[in-house]
This record gives sequence, C-alpha cells and structure tokens, in this order.
Amino acid sequence: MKITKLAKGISLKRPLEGGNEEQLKVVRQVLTDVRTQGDVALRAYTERWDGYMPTSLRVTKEEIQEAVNALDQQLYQDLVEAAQNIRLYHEQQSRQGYRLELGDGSWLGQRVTALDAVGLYVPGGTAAYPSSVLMNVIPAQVAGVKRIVIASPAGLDGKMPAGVLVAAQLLGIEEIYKIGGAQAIAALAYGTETIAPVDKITGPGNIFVALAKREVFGEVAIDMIAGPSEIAVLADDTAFPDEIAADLLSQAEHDRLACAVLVTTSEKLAKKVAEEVEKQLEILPRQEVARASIENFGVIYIAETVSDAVEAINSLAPEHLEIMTNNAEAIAEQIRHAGGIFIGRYSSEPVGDYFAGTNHVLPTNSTARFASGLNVDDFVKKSSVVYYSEKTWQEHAPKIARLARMEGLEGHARAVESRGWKKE
Ligand SMILES: NC(=O)c1ccc[n+]([C@@H]2O[C@H](COP(=O)([O-])OP(=O)(O)OC[C@H]3O[C@@H](n4cnc5c(N)ncnc54)[C@H](O)[C@@H]3O)[C@@H](O)[C@H]2O)c1
Ligand SMILES: N[C@H](CO)Cc1c[nH]c[nH+]1
Ligand SMILES: [Zn+2]
Repeated sequence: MKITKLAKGISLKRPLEGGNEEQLKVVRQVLTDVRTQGDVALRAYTERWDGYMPTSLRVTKEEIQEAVNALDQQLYQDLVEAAQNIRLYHEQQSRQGYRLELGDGSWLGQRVTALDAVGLYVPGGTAAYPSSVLMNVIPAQVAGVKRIVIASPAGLDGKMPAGVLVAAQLLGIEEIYKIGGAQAIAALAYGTETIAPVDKITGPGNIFVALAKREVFGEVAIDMIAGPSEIAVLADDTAFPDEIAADLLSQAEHDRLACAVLVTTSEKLAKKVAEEVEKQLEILPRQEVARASIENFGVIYIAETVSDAVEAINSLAPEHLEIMTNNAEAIAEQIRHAGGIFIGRYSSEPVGDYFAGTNHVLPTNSTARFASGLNVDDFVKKSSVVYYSEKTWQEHAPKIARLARMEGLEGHARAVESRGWKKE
C-alpha cells in the first residue's frame, strides 16, 4: 500500500468521477434497450453478463422452498437474529406525522405515507449478499410499503444463492426476479411485460448498478449512489496494525473499484499496516479483487496531528469510517461526513455489514457530504395538509391577496378573495 504525507484537502480518486465514459455508454444502451424491448432485452443482457438464460425471470415458490431446505440451520438462526437487530434499530426512526393547531379549529399538518411500490437491488455478481436483503427490506417494511420487489442476479446455473432466497422468505417477500446490473435497474424503473415498474429503487451495487440508478433518477426515485465499497480508518499508535489491515481488506475484497484508506498520526503504524496488508493479501481467497482495489485506490496518509486527520476524513466523506485512537468517542463527535462511523477496536466494520442493526447501504464516492445511509425515511413521503376555518381565512385573506399581487398573480389573489365575494 502506498504511504504518503497528508496534504491539506485530500480527496479520493473515485471511479465515478469521470473516466467511466465507456461504462456509462454501456449503461445507457442497456436502459434504452430494456425500455424499448422489455423482457427480450432483459433476457439477452442476462445471458450476456450473468451467463444464464432465465426460463422464468421470477423466482418460483419451489425455488424458495428448495433454498430453505438447503440452508444450514445455524445460518438461518444467525439471519433471524441479524434481522431482529436491524428491525429494532430501524423502528426507532420516526415515521410520525404531526398536527399544528392554529386556533379556531384551523390546523396545519404533515402526513407521512409509505411508498406504494419499491424495487430493492441486492448485489450478486461476484459474491452473494443475503445481508443486503435484510438491509433493504426491513426499513421498507417498517415504513409500511405494500409492494416490495427484489432484483438480484443468479449464478451461472440460473439459481439464486440460497441465503438470498431464505432471507427474503423469512421476511415474507415473494416477488423476486433473477436479474442484475443495469438491466435490472431498467426493468424496475420502466417495467417490462413481466415486471411492473416501481416508484423507487434502493440498494447497493457495482459501478453499472450505481450509474444506472443515477440515469433513471427522475423517472423513479432512488435512495442514493451506493456504489463500490469504501473504508477509511483513522488510527493512532494505540491501534493494532493487523486488525487495521484486516478491516481495510474487508472492504477491498468487495470490488476492484473498492477503496481502502488509512489516515494515521503514527509513521510506525503506517509501515506496519502496509506490511500486514501485503501479508494478509497473500492468504485472502478474493486476493485478486482485493489486490486490484488496494493497488488502485489504497493509500496510507500520515497526518501531523489528529485534527489534521479529522479534517482529511471530513473532506473524504467516506462510506465507512473506523476510529481506533485514544478518546475515539470524542474524536467521532468531530466527524461531520461519513456514511457510517465505527468507534473503537471492537466495532470492526463487518459488525455493521451484518449484525449490529445499523444499515449497510451507505453513500459512496464522497456523497456522504449530502446523503444518508438507507433508512425508513427513504420509503415514505410527506404531504403537507392545510385546514383554514372561515375566521382564520378572513383574518389572513387580505395579506395573501397582497402577496399574490406583488408577484403579479391576480388569479391567485382572486381565488383567495372569491370566498368573500360568494358570501356577499
Ligand atoms: N455502498 C454500499 O452500501 C454497498 C453495499 C454492499 C455492496 N456494495 C457494492 O456492491 C457491489 C457488488 O458488486 P458485484 O459485481 O458483486 O454485484 P452487482 O450485482 O452489483 O453487479 C453484477 C451485475 O453487473 C453487471 N455487469 C458486470 N460486468 C458487466 C459489464 N462488463 N458490462 C455491463 N454490466 C456488467 C451484470 O449485469 C451483473 O448482473 C460491490 O461494488 C460492492 O462494493 C456496496
Ligand atoms: N460493506 C458493504 C457496504 O459497502 C456491505 C456488505 C454486505 N456484505 C458484506 N458487506
Ligand atoms: Zn462489506
């Protein structure tokens, strides 16, 4: 891993920042083809990129049952416990409307309504992600969404990983399609003969998924850009190099475009982490992917002070931040931009990926400056409500009419005054 002195205002070299014109061209073609040719294009792209020609795009009840029978009982229990933790965490997220009484029976309100139909993308190209089923579905259910659809690519044999189907089954989700990548996003956004379109698409995925979501935004809503994974670790000399290296590699193994960064005040730690990364890479099963990520995007920055390190992290706005320093909780208070924050030695990032209950669908590519991780709010919308009594209207109508005339909108003024004219 490269080691370098921290310069002010560092920024991540990210795959979505230009340099992806080719991928964008592919994605746009896929979107157009699925929009105009529906299932035919969906099947053709599935065959091209996922290596199977689906007989049925939708997963059958028999396939779900087969997966339930095949999954190890202990794993099933682990999924159940993780799901409970995720539900508990997300149930704390407010979905309450409110009503503001104005007197005379008048009131203003905010009504919170769940979305009707959402499409949840569960990645599956190079690894299986049952955990992403839980992370997408549970906040949608807590919000009260009626139609929840899952799209995820199957393996070369045309079968979905058992863990994905079991996670869906234990949450009661039955509308599951064996499609992935940009073609899945297109199908969810525009609809095909088999798949009815949804109102919003959420969930993580690789660069093709992330770009496709960005392209269909406007036609449907999206949650955020949750692309190739990222981890930043902020550490001082109290941290353990082997643990930091393991955590960096945990995200590097996701994708060749994943990004792992260490910012540290200790030169000694920096060198040891670099050595450890090399050592651990040698024995990592997904070594090829992780090595590409580390070579392209892995950097160790040496900061002069902890506050320089904090400033650097805030400018990076990473998807995940681990803090392994003295007074880690106090340092966490100073972090303004990070998708998820993991404090202390025992909050290794995978704790959040799988189990703690926080959501692992998080903004990447520095979008944590303005975006939040997936949460219940992503699955609701808010309508404002006005109820004016006659008395309140009489009191305020002249003000409203004056404001309308200031804008040259006589029709507005007359609308609000028309009630008075009717009465006379
Ligand atoms: N940010 C987050 O919250 C978060 C969470 C979990 C996973 N992730 C990320 O999800 C991603 C999972 O990636 P994955 O690839 O394993 O699965 P994926 O399901 O995201 O992508 C697989 C799909 O990509 C398409 N594809 C692959 N090569 C293509 C090509 N050359 N041209 C066009 N389309 C192509 C195929 O259609 C395939 O179905 C990783 O980048 C991981 O870091 C992010
Ligand atoms: N770290 C990923 C988010 O970037 C989420 C995940 C799922 N499974 C393992 N990891
Ligand atoms: Zn992960």
